[in-house]
Amino acid sequence: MGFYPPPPGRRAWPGGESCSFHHQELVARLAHGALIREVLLTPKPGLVDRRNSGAHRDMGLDTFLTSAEAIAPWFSKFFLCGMSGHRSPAEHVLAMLRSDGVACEKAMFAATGGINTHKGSVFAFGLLCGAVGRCHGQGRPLDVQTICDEVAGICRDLVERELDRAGEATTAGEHLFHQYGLTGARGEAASGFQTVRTFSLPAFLAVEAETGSEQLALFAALLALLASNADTNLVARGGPEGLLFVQREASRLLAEGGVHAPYFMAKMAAFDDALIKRNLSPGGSADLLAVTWFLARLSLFRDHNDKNLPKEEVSDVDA
Ligand SMILES: CC(C)(COP(=O)(O)OP(=O)(O)OC[C@H]1O[C@@H](n2cnc3c(N)ncnc32)[C@H](O[C@H]2O[C@H](COP(=O)(O)OP(=O)(O)OP(=O)(O)O)[C@@H](O)[C@H]2O)[C@@H]1O)[C@@H](O)C(=O)NCCC(=O)NCCS
Ligand SMILES: Nc1ncnc2[nH]cnc12
Repeated sequence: MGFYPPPPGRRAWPGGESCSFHHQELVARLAHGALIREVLLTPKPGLVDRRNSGAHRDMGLDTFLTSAEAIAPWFSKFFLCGMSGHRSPAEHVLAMLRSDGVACEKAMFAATGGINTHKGSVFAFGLLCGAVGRCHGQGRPLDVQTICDEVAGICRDLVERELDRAGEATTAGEHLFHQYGLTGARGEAASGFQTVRTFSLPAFLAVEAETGSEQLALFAALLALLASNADTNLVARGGPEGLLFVQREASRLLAEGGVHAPYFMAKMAAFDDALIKRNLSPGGSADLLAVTWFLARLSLFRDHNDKNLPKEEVSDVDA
């Protein structure tokens, strides 16, 4: 499994020299590692990466790395919140997670000077880390199906309660639901990350098994998401036509062989240029790419049994 050295000028995760972790620390490392792998994957169409800032004028690679450091400490809080509430009914957990989530969003905005880098990721990983804590507290298996079903349980009726109601829309997601019926990050969570489980996770696992390359597996997952995810960011920026353009382009690349196509990286760079030209940024799919990697690596957490992890396994999780 591939891993990255800490980005230039940044130290590895604090405490990286020690190898024994409490469970909440390991979940936090997985979530942090997922955010770093997502932003470093390059080239990503319309998104911030090592090549450019995509269709963004207000944020770059450093903004995301700073943001990831600012929100990372909250991942273990989400885990502990889920674990402490493991006897409560699932539908009570979201309110408990949300108070940490709002504080985490504030930490993100404080670190980025008010720029929205990871709002969707805070929501997704707040739920995932909370669900892992809750299942761990209940002594249940920590596999993809169990964790995703738990997220769906925590978010039961979230769309009906928060989107499908009268009253003024205040956020992008709420506006887009009223206008187009898109359920965005809430709908994806309430489905138990169905788009990830149906499209990007199988693509990731198949390509990693085939090639042994985590990079190629991440590209395969990203393409699967761009072709299938109803990303509210794309609709907010370019209307339904914007979403359709991205889905068609990604489907065409997949039909040409996807990551195995000749000149694949050049085609992804051209895709990037095309989205920048149209001011399109699939931020929601970027979040789900990080979710895909996290779910694919859950076994790292499952296999953890409180004994010292060999150093190389730790650096696999750290980025
Ligand atoms: C439930 C919330 C997410 C409510 O937020 P909102 O009502 O805005 O919901 P959505 O619009 O549906 O989604 C918000 C973000 O989620 C990402 N997203 C979009 N579509 C999907 C999808 N289909 N599946 C999964 N995730 C999706 C996306 O986030 C990413 O993009 C943002 C960066 O892109 P950018 O274009 O720059 O966005 P803007 O800054 O808005 O545009 P510009 O101004 O630059 O033009 C970045 O957020 C990425 O993460 C959507 O933006 C949630 O916010 C909420 O309720 N929070 C409260 C606290 C909480 O609950 N915390 C978690 C505890 S469980
Ligand atoms: N790499 C990225 N670029 C733009 N928006 C994002 N949201 C999450 N990751 C992102």
